[in-house]
Amino acid sequence: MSDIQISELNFYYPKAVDAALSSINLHIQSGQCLGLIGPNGSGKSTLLSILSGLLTPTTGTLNFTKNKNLSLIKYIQQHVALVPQEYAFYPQLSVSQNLQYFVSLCGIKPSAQKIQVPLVLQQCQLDKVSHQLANTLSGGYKRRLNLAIGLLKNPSILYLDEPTVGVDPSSRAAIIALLRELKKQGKTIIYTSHLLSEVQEICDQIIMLNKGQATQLELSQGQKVLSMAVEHTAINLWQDRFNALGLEFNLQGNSFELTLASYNALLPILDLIRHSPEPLHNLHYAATSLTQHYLNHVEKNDPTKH
Ligand SMILES: Nc1ncnc2c1ncn2[C@@H]1O[C@H](COP(=O)(O)OP(=O)(O)OP(=O)(O)O)[C@@H](O)[C@H]1O
Repeated sequence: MSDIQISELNFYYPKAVDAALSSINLHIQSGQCLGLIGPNGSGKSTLLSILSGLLTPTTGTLNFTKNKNLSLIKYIQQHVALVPQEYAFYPQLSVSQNLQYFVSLCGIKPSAQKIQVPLVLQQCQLDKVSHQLANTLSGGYKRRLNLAIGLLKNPSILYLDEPTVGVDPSSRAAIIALLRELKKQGKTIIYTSHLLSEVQEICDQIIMLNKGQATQLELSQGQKVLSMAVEHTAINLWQDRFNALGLEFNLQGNSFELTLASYNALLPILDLIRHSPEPLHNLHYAATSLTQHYLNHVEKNDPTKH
């Protein structure tokens, strides 16, 4: 079990003028799942490469809570696995042959190797296709094989770069169920995805990267949005009612949108609706979604939008 601590980390690719990552500070507790989101080119893969020891920070530090006798690289080799976005297996070998080959590179005892291959075949639901050549697998099974290879050394920390890209809904559900199971076993997971609903579903903490800078998204305290469409003839009445309660609103056509700090702020509005004789066309109340947070953040940092 290991926490991950990143302090004031900066990274520049050789000859690059702009930092790919700047002033990153992160603490990931062991057993937690961290979601890493952000637009293309925001630095997600670069951060995963640094966390995997493939790139060295230009400045700043990366630390794992670990046995002090073990060097950072040795620790990563033994306890960390990166499941890359690209398929990282031999297409002309079968699923079993791939797993047999990669388990031999894990640096674990032959007795443990014998246990790990059938275990990951079963965990990733690959038993049915174990004799099939990897290049003949469906997209969903290719993703599962990629993941299975990452699990062979029974890592305590797992990095997943877009693990469900290009898979059908049933394979996606199987992969998500497996990630939940791995989390239950106490594995620390860092997960990048463009599928925000998926990240929201399984992650304990979400970090948004934008142009190499990280922001933590506080979803549990997310604001709530009430939208309601009223009769055209009642627009002025509703404006007066909201003004009387000191509520700010956006009005588009006959639709009002109010951002509320909490559920309690909704109660006086419901009271108004109950006592109002004019019918409503539409009423919708929901937490601001991760997609909305994401778009707000990207837009706020996009100079072309100002
Ligand atoms: N090998 C490289 N050499 C120089 N610059 C690079 C290299 N790899 C990435 N970059 C640059 O570093 C920045 C971060 O890229 P990175 O691949 O980490 O983003 P990402 O968020 O993973 O993107 P995507 O969602 O498209 O995978 C980008 O500006 C990219 O152009």
